[in-house]
Amino acid sequence: MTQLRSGPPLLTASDYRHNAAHLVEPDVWDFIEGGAEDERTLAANERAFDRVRLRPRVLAGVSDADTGVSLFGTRHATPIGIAPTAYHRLIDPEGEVATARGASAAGALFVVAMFASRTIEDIAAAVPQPQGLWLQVYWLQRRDVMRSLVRRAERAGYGAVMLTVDVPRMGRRWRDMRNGFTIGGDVAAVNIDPAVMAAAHVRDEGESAIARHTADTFDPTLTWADLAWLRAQTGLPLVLKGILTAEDAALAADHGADAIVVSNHGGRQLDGAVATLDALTEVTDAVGDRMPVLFDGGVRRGTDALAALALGARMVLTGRPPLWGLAAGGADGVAGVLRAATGELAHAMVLAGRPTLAALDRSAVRLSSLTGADA
Ligand SMILES: Cc1cc2nc3c(=O)[nH]c(=O)nc-3n(C[C@H](O)[C@H](O)[C@H](O)COP(=O)(O)O)c2cc1C
Ligand SMILES: CCCCCCC(=O)C(=O)O
Repeated sequence: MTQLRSGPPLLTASDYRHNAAHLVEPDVWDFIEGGAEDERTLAANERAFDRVRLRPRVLAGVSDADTGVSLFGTRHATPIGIAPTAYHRLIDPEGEVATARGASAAGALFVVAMFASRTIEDIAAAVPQPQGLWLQVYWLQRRDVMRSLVRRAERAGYGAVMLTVDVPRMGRRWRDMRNGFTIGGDVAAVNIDPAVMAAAHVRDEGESAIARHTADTFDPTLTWADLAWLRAQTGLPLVLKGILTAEDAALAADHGADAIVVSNHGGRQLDGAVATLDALTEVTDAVGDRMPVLFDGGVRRGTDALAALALGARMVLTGRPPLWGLAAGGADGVAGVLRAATGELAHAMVLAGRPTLAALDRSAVRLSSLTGADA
């Protein structure tokens, strides 16, 4: 729990959010909070959890819950990890180094973004177990830049590489466009050749500089066949983030992905895309035992995590809440927000009569409510 110098303790993700809102520059807050276009998918992600009802079992003799989970040979104390989010130094001077310390203190996976504002090596040096870090990458036109990042992550001891596949171009984010959002000050994507990054720092009225940057540097011609190239660059497990359909989940398995993340990028890409919770069961059904399925989008409470885990996710990731924690209290705030959610999950598992994550299956949730409007 994060105790501020004054004011009540922060107990929930929502407490952290309200606290952080006053501490972050307005244009950065819009960048964090915002989604694509009318933000319908952003809203749908959270709303989907309101339709879940849990099915507790009683007299199960459960006095405590074990939230531990293993993935790619690494044990994590919690199945609630940190999704990749760019530029943490917009929020805290220590940036991703503080986030990594917080994640490590909470025993959580931290997926470091390609557009991190601290080096891959500094982030690894901040934690006792760098295999609890993964590196996220986008597919750039400059494959040499991708190759060098992946190799650096491997040398620094990272546990996996995550390729984000839902950004052939950036979603239109009205908030960022109205703000002329630009990465400013001394914040930069320090792991990438500055020549590749120049456009992200040029402000233009009515434009998002990061959208312009992605249009200039990402490779939208990517197809499933290209994955073999990335596979060949590293011995690390390869995770694909941004899958929403059974068809693509099956293709990911066919093309040798080691895991996938059901994600709509936190509602920041295709507005109107399906809420991730509503996509989860079609994906887990399609994948079966072929590889682990992870999940992100709208997870704000331990019971949200419980629902996604019960519907087949091996792990859930959260994007915005750790940023709220970082703003509210640096590394302690990141650890605080993760511990809060993990504590809620453990509490709910006891009350639901499920002592381990393995004991969580579809019988723990009422599936019928997932298809009703507001059942
Ligand atoms: C401020 C911000 C920056 C993000 N940056 C990245 C990124 O660099 N790479 C990526 O794959 N996803 C990025 N995402 C998407 C997250 O990884 C994740 O999919 C999303 O935040 C999950 O939804 P949630 O915020 O509701 O938990 C970003 C999201 C936010 C809010
Ligand atoms: C020029 C940097 C692009 C950062 C992309 C971050 C991201 O994925 C997001 O959703 O925002």
